[in-house]
Amino acid sequence: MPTLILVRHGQSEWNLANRFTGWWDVDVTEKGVEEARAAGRLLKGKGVMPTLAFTSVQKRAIVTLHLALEECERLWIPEVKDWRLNERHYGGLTGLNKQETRDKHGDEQVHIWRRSFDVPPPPLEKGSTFDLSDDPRYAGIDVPDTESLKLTIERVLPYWESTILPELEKGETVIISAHGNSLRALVKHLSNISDDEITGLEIPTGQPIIYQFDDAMKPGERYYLKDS
Ligand SMILES: O=C(O)[C@@H](CO)OP(=O)(O)O
Repeated sequence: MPTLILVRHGQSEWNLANRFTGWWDVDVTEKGVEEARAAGRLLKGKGVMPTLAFTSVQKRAIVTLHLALEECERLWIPEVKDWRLNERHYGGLTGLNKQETRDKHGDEQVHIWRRSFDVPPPPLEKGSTFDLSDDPRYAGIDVPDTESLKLTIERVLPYWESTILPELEKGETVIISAHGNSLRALVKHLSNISDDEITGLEIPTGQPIIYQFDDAMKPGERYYLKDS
């Protein structure tokens, strides 16, 4: 049965510092390293062994993938990195402290920026500290200046359909190491969650989520591997 493993990166430096992160490339913390390793040990313990990996071009997801694969002795499997699996772009909020932003703009506004379905945060100014348009990993890509969850879905889903789903169909056990919002995009699609409800779904760091697909490639109920 084709199996999909989704894992959100382990705790990042800016998760810990409570800063809006988005496309900014922060590393995982010591706790994040341990979460990633624990995810790999769980995969091994449950006998869910990935044969193909996908991740973003952001180091917190890449490092998490590698640590998990190391623990389940699967560092050797093929891996594909693609910007379409990146975290949603946090626009002009990138780098700001979440609590200070609440103090300045109010809880409600910050909640809208963080969790509304289709309201993007204010755009990032061109040439500002967190502008990544000249980063070599994005050469030839029109780097967004902000993204809502809706806009994130619009780049994650075509990639899922064109590149990841066909590999599952071939029978691969696919692991995707990605981010809170790129994974929300996938879970929304796979579990058929409404625009309103998806914004309430929080995906914990380093906790493998499993979908098993039937012969018609219909995903079953999602579950946390730790609960199986
Ligand atoms: O800062 C971010 O990029 C994300 C994920 O950590 O935060 P939020 O919980 O607001 O989606």
